[in-house]
Amino acid sequence: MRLLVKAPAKINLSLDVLHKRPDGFHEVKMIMTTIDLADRIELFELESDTIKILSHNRFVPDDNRNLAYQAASLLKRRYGIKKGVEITITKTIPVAAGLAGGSSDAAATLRGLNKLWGIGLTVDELADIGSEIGSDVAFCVYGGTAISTGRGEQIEHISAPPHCWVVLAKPSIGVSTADVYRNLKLENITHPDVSGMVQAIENKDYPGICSLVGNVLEDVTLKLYPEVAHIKEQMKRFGADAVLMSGSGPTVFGLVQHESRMQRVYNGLRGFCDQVYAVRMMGDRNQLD
Ligand SMILES: C[C@](O)(CO)[C@H](O)COP(=O)(O)OP(=O)(O)OC[C@H]1O[C@@H](n2ccc(N)nc2=O)[C@H](O)[C@@H]1O
Ligand SMILES: Nc1ncnc2c1ncn2[C@@H]1O[C@H](COP(=O)(O)OP(=O)(O)OP(=O)(O)O)[C@@H](O)[C@H]1O
Repeated sequence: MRLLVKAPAKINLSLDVLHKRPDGFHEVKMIMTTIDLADRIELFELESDTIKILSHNRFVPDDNRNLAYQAASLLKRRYGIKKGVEITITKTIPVAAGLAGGSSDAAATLRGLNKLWGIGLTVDELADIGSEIGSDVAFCVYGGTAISTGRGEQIEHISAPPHCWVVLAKPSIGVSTADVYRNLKLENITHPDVSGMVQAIENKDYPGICSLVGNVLEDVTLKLYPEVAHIKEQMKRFGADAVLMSGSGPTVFGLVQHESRMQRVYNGLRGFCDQVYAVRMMGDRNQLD
C-alpha cells in the first residue's frame, strides 16, 4: 500500500524564552502557525523489516539522522511493528531554515504510518510521541495555530489568524538551532507581548498582529549572520506590513495583506535572494491532509 502525506512548514509569529531549564532546554512561550509551503511524504509499505529513506536533496540525511526515519523507528519499536516502510521525501521547505521542515516530515510520517500500519493512535498520542523526536514535532502533528510552551511541545490551540500573504526569504546559509539557543543572553532580551498577540489573532486584528510580531532569537541570529538583517531591511523597504525572522532563522518572513503589494515584495526580494516564496497562512487545523 502507498500513502501520500503533506508536511507543511510553520512560522513563529511570536517567540519568547522565559528561562533555561535544568535539562539544558529553554522554557519557551511562542505562537506558531502553519503556512502553505509543504514537503511531500510518500509512504510505501515494505514486507521486509526495514526503513528506507529516499530524498533527492543533498542536505537531507538518508539514514537514522533523518527525523522521518526516527518517527518510523519509534513507532516500530513502541508498537512491535514487524513491517517496513520506504519513505520518499520531496523537499520544498528549505532545510535548516527555521521553518520546522524536518519536524514536519517526522509529524507527517507519524500521521501516515498510523494509518498505513493500522496502529489506531489518537492525534494527541501521536503528538506525545512526536515530542520525543523534537520540540517542534508535536505542533506539526496538529498543524493550525497554537500557543506552545514547555520546550515547545505543550500545545494550546487557538483560532486561525486572518488571511494574508506570507513572503519568505531564506539567505543561503543554514542555521543550527542549538547554536542560536546557546548564544542567547537571557539577561538582555526584550520580551514580546505573546498574550497581546493571542488577543490580536482571536480578534482577527491584522494591524494588531503586525504591530506585535516579535522573536527573542532574532537578535542572536542577526549578530551571527548580518545578511539576515539586510534581508529584513529590504523586506521592509519593499513594503511588507510586518517583518520577522522565523524560529532560529535564517528565514525572514513578511506579512502582506494585498496581492499587488505581495508581488512587489516578492519580486524585490528575488533580485538578491535565491530562495523566495509567496504563500498563504494555513492556520486552521482542519486544512491538514
Ligand atoms: C526555534 C524553534 O524552531 C521555534 O519553533 C524551536 O524552539 C526549536 O525546535 P526544534 O528544532 O524541534 O528543536 P530540538 O530539535 O528539540 O532541539 C535542538 C536544540 O535546540 C535547543 N533547544 C531547543 C528547544 C528549546 N525549547 N530549547 C533549546 O535549548 C537545544 O540545544 C536542542 O538540543
Ligand atoms: N526530513 C528532514 N528534512 C530536512 N532536514 C532534516 C530532516 N531530517 C533531519 N534533518 C536534519 O535536520 C537539520 C535541520 O533541518 P530542518 O529543516 O528541520 O531545520 P529547521 O527548519 O531550522 O527546524 P526548526 O525550525 O524546527 O528548528 C538539517 O540540517 C538536517 O541535517
